[in-house]
Amino acid sequence: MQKSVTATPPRALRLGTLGLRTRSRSPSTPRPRRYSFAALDSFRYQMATSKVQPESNSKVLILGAGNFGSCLAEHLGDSDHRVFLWAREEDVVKHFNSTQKHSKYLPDHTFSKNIVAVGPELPDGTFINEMDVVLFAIPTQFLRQNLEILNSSFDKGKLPLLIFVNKGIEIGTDALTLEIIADTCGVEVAKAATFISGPSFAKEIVRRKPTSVSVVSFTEAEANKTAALFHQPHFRCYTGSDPIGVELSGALKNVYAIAAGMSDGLGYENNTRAMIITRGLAEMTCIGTAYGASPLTFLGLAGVGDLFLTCSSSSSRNYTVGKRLGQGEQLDTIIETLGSVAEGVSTAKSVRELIRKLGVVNCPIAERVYEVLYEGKSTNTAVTELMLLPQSRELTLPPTIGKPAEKLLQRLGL
Ligand SMILES: NC(=O)C1=CN([C@@H]2O[C@H](COP(=O)(O)OP(=O)(O)OC[C@H]3O[C@@H](n4cnc5c(N)ncnc54)[C@H](O)[C@@H]3O)[C@@H](O)[C@H]2O)C=CC1
Ligand SMILES: O=C(CO)COP(=O)(O)O
Repeated sequence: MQKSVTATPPRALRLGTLGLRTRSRSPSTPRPRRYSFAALDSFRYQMATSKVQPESNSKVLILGAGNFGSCLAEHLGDSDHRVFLWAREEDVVKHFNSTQKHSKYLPDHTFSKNIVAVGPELPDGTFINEMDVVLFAIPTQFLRQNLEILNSSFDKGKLPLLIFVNKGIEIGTDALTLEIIADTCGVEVAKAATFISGPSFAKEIVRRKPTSVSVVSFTEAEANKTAALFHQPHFRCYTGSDPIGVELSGALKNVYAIAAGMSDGLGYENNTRAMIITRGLAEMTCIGTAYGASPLTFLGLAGVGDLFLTCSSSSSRNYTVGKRLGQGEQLDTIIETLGSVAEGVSTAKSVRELIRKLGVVNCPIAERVYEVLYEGKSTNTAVTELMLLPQSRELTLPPTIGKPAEKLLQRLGL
């Protein structure tokens, strides 16, 4: 017989080993700082700021009608929310509203009748203020320009639930999405923002294949609302409080997916791919730790979960870019014909900068991916160089912990 799962866990477990705050703690009691990674401390959680609890029949605006935006529109439309899917292409809007089909993504799929396409102009303030939820499914490199326009449309005292699903780091600034939001819309909006990340190919969600994701925010109530909005028997949401670690995980795994694809494209087999995944995870954790994220976050769905998924499937655009490079195609041709964004290509540039700024020395895979993408190094040479590296310890976390995260948290007043 199975044991009951309703028994109260020991106090230490209920509080968590990570310094979680209890509601009963008096303000004079010292905070239980058992864990030093800046971005993880849950006492930084903020009060809820968005206007409603979006349980059912919420009005949801999805910005970006690509693979993932369309898929999430379908997921929410399917759960009886009223979804407005913004596309910047007029023909996509017209085709969708006359056929309930998307002309570019999943063209054979009939989408939920609860979805209406809007665009090509960005919705105005009046429209946005009627929304309970605004979800951004816009590639990272284009997010800033859209937020700059949308900022004036947000009523800061009555924000909709704001959700971001992009997985990348901005070129030129090395900014995470949190910083892009803070720069364009202010720190209060950044603190309220929620991030969804994890192993979740769009087309599999539409086919209702069991899927799990991380849902994180500095504002606990906003993460809970987002999880409640998305949670379904085929779609599990696990909440958390390390948006910096989750963002880094989602962005970095794309770079290692390119490396895994290169290896497969060159004809290497399972051992090599497993090596890249595992050493990739070690590199991701080093970069994340140096940044100030919790190393534990990299062991979660957004970290190893998504790394494993994208490094081992040709459904991944990033893996596909790597594989085609390994087979000898040119990057320009691959990007022109891919038909969809591969965030790892731009993120590889930002990661290179970040590695330098953080002084992280042991990221040879990320360095080789950059050199193949941007310096004309052949994939064969990259692999040979990796195999000829001197022997080293398997795991060494960097000694300097947390500067960029501390700076960001200070800026957010957390
Ligand atoms: N496809 C997937 O399975 C998943 C994707 N993601 C992430 O979601 C984000 C979006 O990915 P996809 O929808 O798959 O990409 P996609 O390439 O299929 O679609 C991108 C969308 O962005 C729009 N867009 C392009 N330039 C724009 C601009 N300047 N301003 C506004 N919109 C613009 C395009 O019109 C298109 O609708 C990426 O960061 C990706 O890493 C996350 C999880 C899963
Ligand atoms: O992030 C993804 C699934 O979790 C999608 O990966 P690609 O962008 O490589 O297709």
